[in-house]
This record gives sequence, structure tokens and C-alpha cells, in this order.
Amino acid sequence: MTDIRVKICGLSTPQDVAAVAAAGAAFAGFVFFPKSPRNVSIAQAAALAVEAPIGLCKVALTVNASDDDLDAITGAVPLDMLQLHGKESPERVAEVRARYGLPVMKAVGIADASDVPQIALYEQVADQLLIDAKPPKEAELPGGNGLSFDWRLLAGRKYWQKPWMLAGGLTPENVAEAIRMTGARQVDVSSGVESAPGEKDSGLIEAFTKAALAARG
Ligand SMILES: O=C(O)c1ccccc1N[C@@H]1O[C@H](COP(=O)(O)O)[C@@H](O)[C@H]1O
Repeated sequence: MTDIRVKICGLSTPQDVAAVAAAGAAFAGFVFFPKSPRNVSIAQAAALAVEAPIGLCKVALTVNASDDDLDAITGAVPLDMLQLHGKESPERVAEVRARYGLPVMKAVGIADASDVPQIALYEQVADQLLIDAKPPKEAELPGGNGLSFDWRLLAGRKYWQKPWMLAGGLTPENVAEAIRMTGARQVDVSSGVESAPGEKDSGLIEAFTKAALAARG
């Protein structure tokens, strides 16, 4: 049985990064999307990433970012992974991967069974897959909405060719059940470890990570 790996997304203070590392999470996510309450500037993310403990995988989340945006982010922030959370095509994912030489995690939104085949479109081009709830049509954000999808849609589908991460509406209370139902070995959370939009809570980060690491799929 492989260990569960946890990603905490939307960090914006040194205290957030310290809480994530102390809890034993594997990934720390920084959001570069101005509409998000978790948006960080490049300078802010650079300062956080430079001080992050060795071994913590530092992930930049972007949404339909241009080369200019990615050039600026990757040029200033020491990163270990790029998370593409918009409508990037498989061709764009391959292009980003080749241009920046960083592993790329592509998010795919799921609302119902008809969305599940989308995941396979990215198997060949991404290093990781992130399976999230599809945002409602009127949503401002393409993720980070605290919404989950029907986890039964993933039951028995552990075998994509790339590592995958489950996201969407996870909380300290439901993450063990989500892992059990889907067989996920990696989980990602943002809203579920906040006391208010954009404000991470170190107690919830610890509780979430503890519940995930103790869970068995
Ligand atoms: O967190 C955000 O603000 C965000 C903004 C734009 C795209 C994605 C975002 N977050 C990602 O969304 C999922 C689920 O988040 P939640 O736990 O339901 O709040 C997760 O992968 C975040 O990385």
C-alpha cells in the first residue's frame, strides 16, 4: 500500500507554508489567478517558495496562462511543478511541459459520467492528473469552490497511466471517505482548510493531513 500524498493549495503566508510542512503534506500550492481570494503576487510566492523546507513540492497553479505569464512566474519563483487549472488543450499542456522543463499537472473537471473520458485525453501529455469538481457555469473560479462531485464516478478507475490526485470539496471530515471510495492516493484541498475565503487555518491543515494520511483506499 503506497502512502497517501497531500497537497494544500492557496498558501499566502509563511505561517501557511510552515503549517503545511509541519503537518506532513507533500505539496504546497500557490495560486496565480487574480479573481481568486488566494491569489498571490509573484514576489509574494517567490518569498514563500525560497523559504519552504527542502522536500516540499512547490506547485504554481495557473488558469489559461500565457507564455508571458508563465515566463514571469517560473523566472522568479523556485518551483517543482506547474498546475494548469483552466481550459488548456492537450497540445498546450505538452507545449508548457516542453518550454519550462517542469512536471505539469492538468486539472480536469467532473460533473457527471460524460466528463470522465476527458481525463484520458491528458494521460499522454501531463505528468500528473488532477480530478476536480467541474465549476458551475456562473462560477467566478474554475476551482477552489469547495464543491465535490459524485466520487462513485471514479470507483474502480484507479488505473490511469499517470499519477492522479483527487480534489473538490474535500475536508478533514470527508477526506477518508473520499479516499476509500475512489482509491485516490493523492488528495488536494483549498477551501476545506480555511476559516474564511483565502485564510488558511493551521488546525484544519493538520486535521486534514492527519485524516488523509491515516486513510486507506
Ligand atoms: O483555490 C483557488 O482559488 C483556485 C482558483 C482557480 C483554480 C483552482 C483553484 N483551486 C483548486 O481547486 C481545487 C479544489 O479546491 P477546493 O478544495 O474545492 O476549494 C484544488 O485543486 C485547488 O488546487
